[in-house]
Amino acid sequence: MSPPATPTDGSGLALHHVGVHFGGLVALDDVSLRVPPGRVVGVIGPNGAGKTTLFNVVCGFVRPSAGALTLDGRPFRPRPHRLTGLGIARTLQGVGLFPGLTVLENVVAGASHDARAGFAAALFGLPRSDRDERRLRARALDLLAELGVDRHAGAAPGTLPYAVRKRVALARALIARPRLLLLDEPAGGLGTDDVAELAELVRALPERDDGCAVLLVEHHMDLVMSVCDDLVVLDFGRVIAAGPPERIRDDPRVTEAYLGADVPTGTGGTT
Ligand SMILES: Nc1ncnc2c1ncn2[C@@H]1O[C@H](COP(=O)(O)OP(=O)(O)OP(=O)(O)O)[C@@H](O)[C@H]1O
Repeated sequence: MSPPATPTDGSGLALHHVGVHFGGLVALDDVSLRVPPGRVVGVIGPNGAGKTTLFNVVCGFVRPSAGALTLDGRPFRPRPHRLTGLGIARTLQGVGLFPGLTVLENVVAGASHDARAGFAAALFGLPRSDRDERRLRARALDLLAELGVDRHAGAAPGTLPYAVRKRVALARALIARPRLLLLDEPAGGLGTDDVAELAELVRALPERDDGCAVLLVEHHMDLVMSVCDDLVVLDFGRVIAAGPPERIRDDPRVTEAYLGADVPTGTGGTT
């Protein structure tokens, strides 16, 4: 299925002329980009280009010193603890699972905002809370199965290989049925085969029943080139190129920014 054409109605997430200063250091300068519904948008750039800062702006960890964000055309001031309620989920570098919970419990925990039972119902153990719990556990198991790791549902995360834990973290993000998924270096620490499988999973995200858009901040060129509909290239905090991967691949400004690193055709390496 081909991706939908980029809408022009302001839907999805947009950054408008965003700037971030850390004291005298300009980490982001006049950065604008859009993540329309159903698209996978990648942000790449050499070390120190501003990728993590951009991710942190969208998550609400860093407040921009200039510019604005919008969600479906409306002003959007991200706060980390309110993202899920707005239909935005994220995975962070590493995995960040709760070590004291099983895999299944970790995934259920990702849906905390979604339980229909109110606080009082949960507190007093009313039946509706049980129904919610069963519903969430069933959905968590479905997601683990979809990601090929359901046999680990009862395991403690610390006993599992890193690639499996990454999938569990992805399931935990997806259980809230986000319309936008933020992925921070999902390929970090994975081997070549795991990255290829991850690429298939990411590529399929917009096409699922609960399909979501994806903003992907990533070093791994093979992954971004194979999964993204659009790329935004940062260098010294500025957007130096933006467009579909095939255009970015041939853009001399991008090659120059990477100082001759094997950017476009790397065979599984990272920058
Ligand atoms: N909290 C901070 N305080 C001061 N400077 C910061 C802070 N966070 C980032 N920076 C600086 O902002 C610039 C952009 O950093 P950022 O981590 O966003 O880049 P990056 O593209 O993610 O780099 P990498 O690929 O190495 O992770 C760098 O010069 C960095 O040193």
